[in-house]
Amino acid sequence: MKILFVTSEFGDFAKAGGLADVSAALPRALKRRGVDVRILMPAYQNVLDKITQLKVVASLPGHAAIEPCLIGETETADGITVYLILAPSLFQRPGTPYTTPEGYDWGDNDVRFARLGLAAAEVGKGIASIGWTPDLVHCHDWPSALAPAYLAWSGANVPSVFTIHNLAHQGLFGADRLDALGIPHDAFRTDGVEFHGYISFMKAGLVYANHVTTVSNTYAAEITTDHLGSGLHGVTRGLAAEGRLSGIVNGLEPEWDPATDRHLPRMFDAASLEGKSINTDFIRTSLCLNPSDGPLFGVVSRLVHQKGLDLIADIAGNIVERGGQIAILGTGDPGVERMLLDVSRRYRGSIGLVAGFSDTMAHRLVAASDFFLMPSRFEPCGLTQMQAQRYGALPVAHATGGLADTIENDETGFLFTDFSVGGFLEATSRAFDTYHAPERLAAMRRRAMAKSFGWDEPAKAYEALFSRVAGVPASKPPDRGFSGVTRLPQLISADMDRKAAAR
Ligand SMILES: Nc1ncnc2c1ncn2[C@@H]1O[C@H](COP(=O)(O)OP(=O)(O)O[C@H]2O[C@H](CO)[C@@H](O)[C@H](O)[C@H]2O)[C@@H](O)[C@H]1O
Repeated sequence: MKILFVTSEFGDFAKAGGLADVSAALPRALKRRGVDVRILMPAYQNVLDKITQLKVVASLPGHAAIEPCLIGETETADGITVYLILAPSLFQRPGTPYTTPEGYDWGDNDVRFARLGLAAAEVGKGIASIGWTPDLVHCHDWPSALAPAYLAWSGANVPSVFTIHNLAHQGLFGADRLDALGIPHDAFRTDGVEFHGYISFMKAGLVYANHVTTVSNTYAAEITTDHLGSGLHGVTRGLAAEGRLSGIVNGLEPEWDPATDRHLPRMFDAASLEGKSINTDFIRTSLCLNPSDGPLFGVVSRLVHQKGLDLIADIAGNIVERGGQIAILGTGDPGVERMLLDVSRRYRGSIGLVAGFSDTMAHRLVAASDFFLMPSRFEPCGLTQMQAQRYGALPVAHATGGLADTIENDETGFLFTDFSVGGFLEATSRAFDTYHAPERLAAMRRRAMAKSFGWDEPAKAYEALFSRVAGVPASKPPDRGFSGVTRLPQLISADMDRKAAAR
């Protein structure tokens, strides 16, 4: 089976958040199963800085205001083929994939990511000079969401799957951009790309892909509700009713193993937890925290509203009063960063903030933590709570999305259902009680650290889905049909499968 994996982030080359981790791990897990997965992404300046060889394999024409581009081919050290969209005026810039170095969205993000979607559609249909035609195009989040739409508008019958990593970011642009993006005017309607008078890239992915997945079972259900549907709940409900929406929980990369983690001052495993406390001491010293016998609560997060970090600021005083400390690593919204900086100044010696992000520091902080705070307002899947459990840092988390699906309450972490200061305090209180009951703490840690969280099961579920949507046999027949894929109450009927595959 041949899959074109279309993404705006790929961990090896360009990372802004969790999408980059998934884009690095899932294609590799699929490749291990014998799937020929190739990645398509923009050639940002920092991608070109990282690669050593590049062969130009195709030249694509422009369309409307979307300029022509070249397609370059490179390969990662472990043999993953990556097609890069070479459009210097769109992508060779400083900053993140989406923003200027100062954190403002690029003003031409519509054309930049329309270029990604259009290139995906063209490579998806097959380009003679590339000599490879995928069976299915797999797109991720709004930046690649126009690909299924451009495929449909060109009349091509190439199957596609669209994966939502975060429905809250939708890629909304003014209706006056229709012509510039080459969107047919008759597609600007409520059952097309129109969203309250705007063009919605996200909606294009939902409407035109054959099947839509998201990254946990609970989030797949939550996005059909008024509360978490981000205004698109009508569309997601329709998808669910047609059996075209399902959840596949993300996995965790094998590098997240405390027994072999070279980032750590001291490696450890469930049988030798003394090593963990050396990591705790190391982080206390690095963040200028006072020596303490109390629990260390860790936070590794993009500092954005979604993550509910305001609840951490609200209960910080209580944690400190009870003898706890908090170590925070993250960067993002300047307002959230200032709020946490203020808290760390108020409780100097007990709360430490590293404003920034590095992989090494992330591994060290997770390894150091006794507990891990994740009061996310919503969380499509979340990766850090899986990392935390693997490292014996028990998550204290809001029971939403993937957090509800990957943490067992009072077994491998502490969940709270009521998103409020009271709810969060009650769960942290259970964490404190457990900290003071060493046998119970050790048992919970052992259970958390024994969880597998690998990518094999999710990859198997994606492969089974691709196989069904594209009508191509899986490289190995799946053992148990759709293992790992939750079907929403409206079960996918064979008839609907055929209709979806024919779209
Ligand atoms: N400031 C920062 N800068 C760069 N990297 C940082 C960072 N802070 C944390 N990270 C790293 O990025 C990853 C974060 O992944 P998450 O899944 O928690 O969140 P994110 O919201 O980005 O992703 C979205 O997509 C993923 C993948 O599907 C879903 O799990 C998640 O719920 C959804 O919100 C971790 O590997 C973490 O170490």
